[in-house]
Amino acid sequence: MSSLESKWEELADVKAELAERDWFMGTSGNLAIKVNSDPVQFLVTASGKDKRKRTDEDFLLVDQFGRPVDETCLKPSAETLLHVEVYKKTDAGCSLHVHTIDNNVISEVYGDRGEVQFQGQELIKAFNIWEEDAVLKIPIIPNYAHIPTLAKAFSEHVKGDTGAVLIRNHGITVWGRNAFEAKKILEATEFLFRYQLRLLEHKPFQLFKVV
Ligand SMILES: CSC[C@@H](O)[C@@H](O)C(=O)COP(=O)(O)O
Ligand SMILES: [Zn+2]
Repeated sequence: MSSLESKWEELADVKAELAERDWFMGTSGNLAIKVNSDPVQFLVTASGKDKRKRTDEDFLLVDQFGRPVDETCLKPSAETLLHVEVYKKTDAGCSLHVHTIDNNVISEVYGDRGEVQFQGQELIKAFNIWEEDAVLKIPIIPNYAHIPTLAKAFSEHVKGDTGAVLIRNHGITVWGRNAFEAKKILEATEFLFRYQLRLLEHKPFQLFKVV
């Protein structure tokens, strides 16, 4: 199996797992996996597809600018430029974007602060943060309709090989050194968001707690 084929299968498996969680409502979401580093080439989901289906036209190979490498009638994801920023600025191998109710509500509740913080939660360790009092900060950026503007705002928070950025009332984009790590971070953030929303039902004053 070529490297391209094995990366295709890896991304298709991640897509199937996220689909099982129902994280691709209304054709939302896009996924990418790096195939080559120099020059950067990555597989990205084709735009507008039902990402719950597994087909031969789910992904296409794009270059470091997000342009299709081969002639194709498929269109790269509308949000390909965000994935471009990840591979341009880091050594990440996989980036994932999903819209969920929980990540949208969290992004709205904490949007004016520009970030949501978590402390004292075991799952922070998914981000490789091991100190007991450490604070995990997830930035929240405005949902600019102009994708290059959105990508620029996103890029300001792309600083390491793993990370997560919320887009207000839109969704989350995460990345990791490989597909396993990106998925781990995505699952951990969704856990933290759901936990926080549940906590606010019982302890509404937690919203105003400054970590
Ligand atoms: C159909 S609403 C979602 C889109 O606007 C977009 O945010 C999204 O996540 C999927 O776009 P796509 O171009 O299929 O990658
Ligand atoms: Zn989206």
